[in-house]
Amino acid sequence: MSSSILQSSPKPLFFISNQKQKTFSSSLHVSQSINGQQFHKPCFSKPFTLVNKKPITAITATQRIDKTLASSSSSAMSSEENLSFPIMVNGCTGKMGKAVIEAGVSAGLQVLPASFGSESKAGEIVEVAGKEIRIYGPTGRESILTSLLKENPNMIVIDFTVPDAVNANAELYSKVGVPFVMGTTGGDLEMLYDTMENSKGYALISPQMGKQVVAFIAAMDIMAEQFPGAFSGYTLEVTESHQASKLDTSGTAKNVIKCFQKLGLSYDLDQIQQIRDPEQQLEMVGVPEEHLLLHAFHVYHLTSPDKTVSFEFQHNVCGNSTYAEGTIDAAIFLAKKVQSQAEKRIYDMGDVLREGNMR
Ligand SMILES: NC(=O)C1=CN([C@@H]2O[C@H](COP(=O)(O)OP(=O)(O)OC[C@H]3O[C@@H](n4cnc5c(N)ncnc54)[C@H](OP(=O)(O)O)[C@@H]3O)[C@@H](O)[C@H]2O)C=CC1
Ligand SMILES: O=C(O)C1=N[C@H](C(=O)O)C[C@H](O)C1
Repeated sequence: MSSSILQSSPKPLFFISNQKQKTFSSSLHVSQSINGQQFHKPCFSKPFTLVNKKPITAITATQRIDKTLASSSSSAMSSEENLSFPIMVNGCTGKMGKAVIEAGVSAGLQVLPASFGSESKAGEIVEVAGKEIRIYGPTGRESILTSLLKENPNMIVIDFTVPDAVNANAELYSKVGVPFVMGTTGGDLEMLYDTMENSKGYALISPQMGKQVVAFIAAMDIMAEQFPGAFSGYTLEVTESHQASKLDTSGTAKNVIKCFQKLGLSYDLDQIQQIRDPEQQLEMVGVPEEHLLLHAFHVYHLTSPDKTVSFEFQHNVCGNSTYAEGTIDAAIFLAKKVQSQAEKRIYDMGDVLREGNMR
């Protein structure tokens, strides 16, 4: 891989920084120098803990549906609104599942005490953000979900599991008829969209929940629509660095590449350079040591045919709070769509941003 791509850091033409979280940086570079990137302070989240293993025999949950939920459709929510509905977070022992539960609790949402997880943890009860949650393995999920939905008709499922589970989970949610937010990447996307189109349910699917990154992708998409072919002949190099435990190639990078392809660049997804080795991440990418276990750095480098012009775009995220917050905004957005009986379809984070449904 070309180390220069990730180390290069020309003077940014613009720079966005999430000051509140201090975990996100994004920049657009046009043909300039090569030096330091923008990094921020660590922001570790607490680990989940296993508690006793006795099973929860009945899953009950009180529901609170604020009247504003039923009455509003697409308007932005004011901070005065007290919106609450139950969420089932699948993959709750994972990095994202845990962060989403913490963000959901902070937003006043009710977390249901059940979660789909791996076979190895089936039957265990874990504590996440002070909530005891029972893990259900791959068997018997349909009946669990059906009874949860019966007891919690306004529930929303949030899925941050594993690439292998994406299609089966989406099929199950569609079959049972529960609205869901799918943040898990990977799987067969064509099949996923077919499933949803046939089932005519409510879903929000996005490989990227960070609002500023979503806005960046949307801007790329607008550029591609307005100036198709503008970068014909240019070459593209894409490098993405994530924690070593990440199972798949960045779903976000794949989305951004679609925009570049519309702009005329020819690029196969298998050319994406994945960096999972912590030593390379430290030395070549410049990931801060404290974020080796949880980061997402992406660089897209474009060069003109005669090599006299180059562009570099990057979005670097440390930690995962920006995704967790975006996910809760997505769940609130979807809950409002359901309550207002809006069109049943697959929404995405662009819809959330466009409607201003963010806290
Ligand atoms: N859309 C976005 O903005 C983002 C998307 N992601 C995506 O979310 C997904 C999860 O990421 P992350 O939390 O970092 O990953 P983790 O590996 O930390 O968590 C995965 C979770 O899925 C569980 N799991 C394993 N097998 C199954 C199964 N068969 N069914 C249901 N659950 C299962 C794991 O349980 P166990 O611990 O027992 O193995 C664990 O709880 C990835 O696809 C990642 O790319 C991540 C960040 C942002
Ligand atoms: O697994 C992760 O961590 C991330 N996954 C998403 C992706 O694959 O695009 C989003 C972000 O890169 C973090």
